[in-house]
Amino acid sequence: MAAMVLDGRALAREMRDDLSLRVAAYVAQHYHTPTLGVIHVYGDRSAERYVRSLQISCNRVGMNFKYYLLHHTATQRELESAIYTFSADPNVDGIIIQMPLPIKYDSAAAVGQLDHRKDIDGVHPINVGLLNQNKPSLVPNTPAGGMLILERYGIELAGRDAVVIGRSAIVGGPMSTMLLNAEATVEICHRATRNLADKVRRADVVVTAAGKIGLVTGDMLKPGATVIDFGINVRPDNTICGDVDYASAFEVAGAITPVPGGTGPVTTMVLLNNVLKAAIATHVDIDDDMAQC
Ligand SMILES: Nc1nc(=O)c2c([nH]1)NC[C@@H]1CN(c3ccc(C(=O)N[C@@H](CCC(=O)O)C(=O)O)cc3)C=[N+]21
Repeated sequence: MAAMVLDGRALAREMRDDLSLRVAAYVAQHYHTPTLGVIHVYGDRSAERYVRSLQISCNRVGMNFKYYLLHHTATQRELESAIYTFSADPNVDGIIIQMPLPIKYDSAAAVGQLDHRKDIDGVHPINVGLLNQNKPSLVPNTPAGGMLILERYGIELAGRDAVVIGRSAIVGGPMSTMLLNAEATVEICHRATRNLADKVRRADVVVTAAGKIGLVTGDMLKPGATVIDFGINVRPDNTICGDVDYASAFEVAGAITPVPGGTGPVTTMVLLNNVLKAAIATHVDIDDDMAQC
């Protein structure tokens, strides 16, 4: 039996058309163009590729893009000063710090310097806390995109057993919280987990966010399981693949996100939607009708 393909590209396209209209309406009303600020410590190949695609996506929906590139020799202080610059800039509405930061940086300290109203990655302690209280404000875009895909395809979560592999601050951690908020029973696996295959085999919903090619194979899945693959791995030949061995998983799963064309494109649209949301929150009265978005 073949799985249903959870088409992220189609969902992202709809989101982009809708967002473009709302951005145009916002610009016409406020004479300000919603602007994304990206802070990037040079080093990671996949992040570099992502920054380029973000710039293109911003322009397509009518937003501005500002880029702060730091050399890998930059100090923590220099990184935090870049974060401060964007936080204090009234023209920048939403900020992301490209993750993962090289290990020499204290990323929690860096994230703490963000203006939480511009924290469109939902990583500032205030936004993490609100999500944990099931009062989400700005939410991490990658897991929020995964949840939108699940919703769009009508996949039930309440009472289901979910396994999340990975516990990063921008993907695995918040995805576990969102699944829990949706009343799934959540098991979080990570690099110290033993018998991963046994845990995956029991799950109705399997989420991978580990950045490891071939981490989950079809024989590890419960037949009919839903698979959400957040892995975006760049192979040596520059092609992209997820954490899940798609060919074997496709034969066993009930539904699966492909890579590319699954969670990635939706991630970008949630991110840009968060930029508009942040722009509205800072430039518009709360009772304005655009605050609905
Ligand atoms: N603070 C922070 N927030 C992030 O959200 C973040 C980050 N740091 N660091 C880097 C990763 C990477 N990431 C991707 C999102 C979408 C695609 C995407 O749309 N990929 C296309 C393929 C694009 C291609 O072929 O190059 C797809 O999956 O179909 C890729 C990569 C977000 N990241």
